[in-house]
Formats: sequence, C-alpha cells, structure tokens
Amino acid sequence: MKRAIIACGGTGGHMSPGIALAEELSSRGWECTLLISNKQVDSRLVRKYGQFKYDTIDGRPFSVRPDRLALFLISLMKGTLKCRRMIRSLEPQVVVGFGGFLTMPAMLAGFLAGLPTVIHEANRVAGRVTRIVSWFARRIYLPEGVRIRTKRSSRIRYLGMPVRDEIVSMSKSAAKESLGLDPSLKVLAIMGGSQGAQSLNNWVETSLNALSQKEIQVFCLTGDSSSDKVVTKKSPKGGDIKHVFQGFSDDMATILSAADFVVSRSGAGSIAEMIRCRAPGILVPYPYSADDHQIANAENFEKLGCGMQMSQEFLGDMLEEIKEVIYNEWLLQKFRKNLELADRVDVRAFMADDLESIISSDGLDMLGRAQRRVET
Ligand SMILES: CC(=O)N[C@H]1[C@@H](OP(=O)(O)OP(=O)(O)OC[C@H]2O[C@@H](n3ccc(=O)[nH]c3=O)[C@H](O)[C@@H]2O)O[C@H](CO)[C@@H](O)[C@@H]1O
Repeated sequence: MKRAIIACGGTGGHMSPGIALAEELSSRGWECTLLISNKQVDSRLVRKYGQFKYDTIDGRPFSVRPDRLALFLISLMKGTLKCRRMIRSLEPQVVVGFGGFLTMPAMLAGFLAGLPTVIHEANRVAGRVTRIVSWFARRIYLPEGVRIRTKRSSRIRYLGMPVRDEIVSMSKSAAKESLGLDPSLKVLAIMGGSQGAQSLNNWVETSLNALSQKEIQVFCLTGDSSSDKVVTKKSPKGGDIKHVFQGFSDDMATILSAADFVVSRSGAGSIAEMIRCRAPGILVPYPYSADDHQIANAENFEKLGCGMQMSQEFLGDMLEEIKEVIYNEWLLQKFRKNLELADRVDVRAFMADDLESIISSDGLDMLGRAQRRVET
C-alpha cells in the first residue's frame, strides 16, 4: 500500500488542502497520515474526517529575536526527531508539506530519510518555509505566475489549491433555507478566514441596520463561538430580516452557496472555496500578512474578474459598494462566469498523478541503484 505523510496543520488555510489531497489519495488506495498542530482550529477542522490517521507536533514560528530563534531551533530539532520516528514506523513513500511551521520538520525528516519531499504553496507570494524547503524538495507546486529563487526550477509545477470533496455549489434557495434564512432575500456572507477577523465583525455590527433597510440578510462567521447569535431587524416593508452570527462552521459549502455576495479575508483557502462555489465577493486583505501575500491574493482574484478587493482602511466605503453590487444581476453573473473559468483544472488529480509518478520513478531509481550495487 502507498503511504503519505501530509504536514498541513497550523491554520485552516493549510489544513483544508491537506485534507483535500488526503481525500484524493485515499480514493486511490493510499493511506494518509496528517501531521497537525495542537491548535484548536486544527482539531475543529479534522473532527469530521475520521477516515485519516493523525499525529501532532508542537512548533514555534521563526523569529530573528535571539530568544525566540533559540526556541524555534529547539522545536525544529524536536519536531524533526519526532517526524523521523514517524517515518520509521509508518514507512511512507512521500512527505508532502502545505506550508506553516509543521512543514519544515516533516520535510527535513523526509529528506534526511532519503524520501521524496514535495511542497505546495497556496499564496501568490511564496512563504518563508516554501522558499527554504524548495532547496531540497523534489517537487514545488506554485500558483501560476508566482516565482521563487531556486536552482531547482525544473522541479516547479504551477498548480492551484486542492479543495475538499464537500465544497460543492448547491441550489441557492435550498442553501438559504437550510441556514434558516429567507430564500427570497439577498444574503451577504462575511468570513474572516479560519479564525475570524475582528475588523470585519465590527463592520457588520455597525452596518446591520443599513443592510436590513436594503433587505440584505447577513451570515457572519466571527471566529468566536461565544458570540453565536441570531439578530432580527425590521425591513422598510415591516418584514423580519434575520442575521446569523456563528463562530465556526463545519459546512462552508452551504454558506458559500447561499451567499449572493461575500466579504472575506483573502486567504488562499477561502478564495479557492469561493471559486469552487461560484461565490463572488469583496476581499479585504489582512493588512499584516507575511510579505503582504493576502494583498497579492486579492489582486489576483480581482484581475481574474471574480470580484473586487478593498483595503481595510477603506472599509467605510464598503457598505455603499455592497448595496449596489448585490442587486446588480448583470455584474454578479459576470463574476460567476469568471469564477467558473478560474476553476478549470482538476488540481487534486494533477497532484495525485504527479505524486504517483514521483514515487514510481523513485522506486525505479532505488531499484537501479540496488542493481548497480549488486553488479559491482
Ligand atoms: C492571517 C493569515 O496569514 N492567514 C493565512 C492562512 O489563512 P486562514 O487559515 O485564515 O484561511 P484560509 O482562508 O486560507 O482558509 C480557511 C479555511 O478554513 C475553513 N473554515 C473557515 C471558517 C469556518 O468557520 N469554517 C471552516 O471550515 C475554510 O473552509 C477554509 O478551508 O493560511 C492561508 C493559506 O496559506 C493564507 O492564504 C492566509 O493568508
């Protein structure tokens, strides 16, 4: 049986593509072990994926501050040793990393064990981990048009984000109904990535009356389950307009299918799922993301014609923008068409085919080396 270790913990943006790849590989008979962190967001996301094996490691982010750098190096060493033990007991044919602090020890242990290691970068600016491990990775997956400095450019393949099986578009009115919303009214979904975004939550709170006046219902993923609530406001016609605030959802496909328009941070996972569910929207990049990768992600989304981007400092202008766009069927239709065009490659199948060819050529290499040893 073919086996893979997939290092994908730390944030939802790393977990989701890791789960998606594990789904594809499992359907081809592979056994997948996902390496995740002890963070709540990881355990939350994997709860419904009992079919995979999991292991956890702790890690520290890289820092140039001497005290933090020391902690980082210690955790890297401990993590690498743990991954080395995992590799000995699981005997995988490949180690796959999706970025974040867990990727480094897993890839390092895989490399030291002589296994093929591959890294997937989801963002339109390659992260630090991707840049480092690309020096030894057998395969480097980058979004189309993203460049990194590496001597191993022949090992680069341009590829989008793997999306989980369950993320599929469904009937808008059925989706609205299953969220407890009125199917005859517009829905605006607000998402702040896997951990919510306080500035987007604040924007919703202050805009709720104005949105109700335009008969727009809100479904807001706040990132904080202690604030779960349903708020009912009156429309100008006297009807009830329901607004739902939820900390976390295990059913993103329904929310994205129900949404006529989305306001979201520009994490690569959220964008890939908006594309898959044909949900146009405004992306508000997190202003402190590493190397401004969320700005680059949002710019690309806008360039593809899938929606718009807006800097957080201009949130004050967003309400007017939304009130216009959400009733502009012509524009929404154009966005949806472009979302469809942006979703034409079967990323998961490409990646799984590629991994299978990597491990089979690796097997042939090993066989060749063994034969040469016998002959000499
Ligand atoms: C602040 C920051 O640096 N965030 C990074 C993090 O994003 P972060 O983890 O915040 O978010 P992403 O937008 O990439 O993905 C969110 C994932 O969480 C899932 N989800 C979210 C909310 C919820 O209630 N339920 C749920 O299941 C979504 O379905 C999605 O699969 O990793 C991404 C991928 O490298 C980067 O692009 C982001 O810039």
